Amino acid sequence: MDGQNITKVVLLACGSFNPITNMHLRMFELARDYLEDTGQYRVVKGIISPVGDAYKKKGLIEACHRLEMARLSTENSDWITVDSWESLQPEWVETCKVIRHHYDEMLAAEQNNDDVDTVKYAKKRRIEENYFDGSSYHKRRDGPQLMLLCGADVLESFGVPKLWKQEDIAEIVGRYGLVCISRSGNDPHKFIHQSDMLWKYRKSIHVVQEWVTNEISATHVRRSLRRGRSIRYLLPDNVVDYIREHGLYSDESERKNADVVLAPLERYTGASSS
Ligand SMILES: Nc1ncnc2c1ncn2[C@@H]1O[C@H](COP(=O)(O)OP(=O)(O)OP(=O)(O)O)[C@@H](O)[C@H]1O
Ligand SMILES: O=C(O)c1ccc[n+]([C@@H]2O[C@H](COP(=O)([O-])O)[C@@H](O)[C@H]2O)c1
Repeated sequence: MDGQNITKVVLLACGSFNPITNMHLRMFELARDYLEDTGQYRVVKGIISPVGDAYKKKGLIEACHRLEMARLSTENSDWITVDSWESLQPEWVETCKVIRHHYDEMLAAEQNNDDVDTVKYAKKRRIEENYFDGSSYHKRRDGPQLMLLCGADVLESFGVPKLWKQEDIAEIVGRYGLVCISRSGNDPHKFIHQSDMLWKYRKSIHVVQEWVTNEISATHVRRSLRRGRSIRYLLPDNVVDYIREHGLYSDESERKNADVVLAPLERYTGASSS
């Protein structure tokens, strides 16, 4: 295979991870297999970015615990890492801004690796090639591409009125790219077909079919814990142990944020975000 034409990819998954489950980790494996099978990509890194507490989703426990569980779950992985930046922000950060943050970090790391001025100049030119001309994004020809990794429910949430900004969706799919893992109850292909914006950027949306029907969800894990049921084998053993040791997830924690507006929706209600 000609290595010159292979684009390196970094996958970024944003979500509550409340708590992280085996399915969250499997998403990375499925995405990597799918992208590498095309012969066009080599996935070099996966990043898990747990949302901050200011997201205010019902039942969202403290970021420090969600972060630690994600770290434990990836301690034996040689390519999936956990990043705390988003979870440490005092305000909720829109996903598009999280992606931009990681993209800038990636570019900075790349530039630090170059020690010859001419190479730096060439790199700068290529960075500038990654621009939006008013109707479409022009991608850089080299350097890793950052793609958002999500489940089909998140893709379909793009259609929930007032949840996402249209310009953010355009930037996420048009400028960066999206890998979407199928999830029972969702039909990503139909959703893309029915959305003019997603249809426009369909070539940047990679839909990956998970053939093993898998309904593991963090909601199910939290519910099982509240009912005193086993959660073993739904998530890594060290995460199960951490949950037990810290007595996480109870009726009380599930009531957290029950009466508050989810941060993205606050943008429209005008409610205070602090
Ligand atoms: N079983 C699954 N199949 C496909 N994608 C999944 C699955 N579980 C989670 N994901 C994806 O993982 C990412 C992070 O998800 P999140 O932390 O919201 O987990 P969740 O299980 O959906 O949570 P909750 O049940 O609390 O809503 C999202 O992109 C979500 O779509
Ligand atoms: O950027 C946005 O406008 C936006 C709107 C709604 C949700 N998100 C992100 O999508 C993720 C959804 O996670 P969850 O657990 O609510 O499925 C989480 O990382 C949120 O920050 C992002």
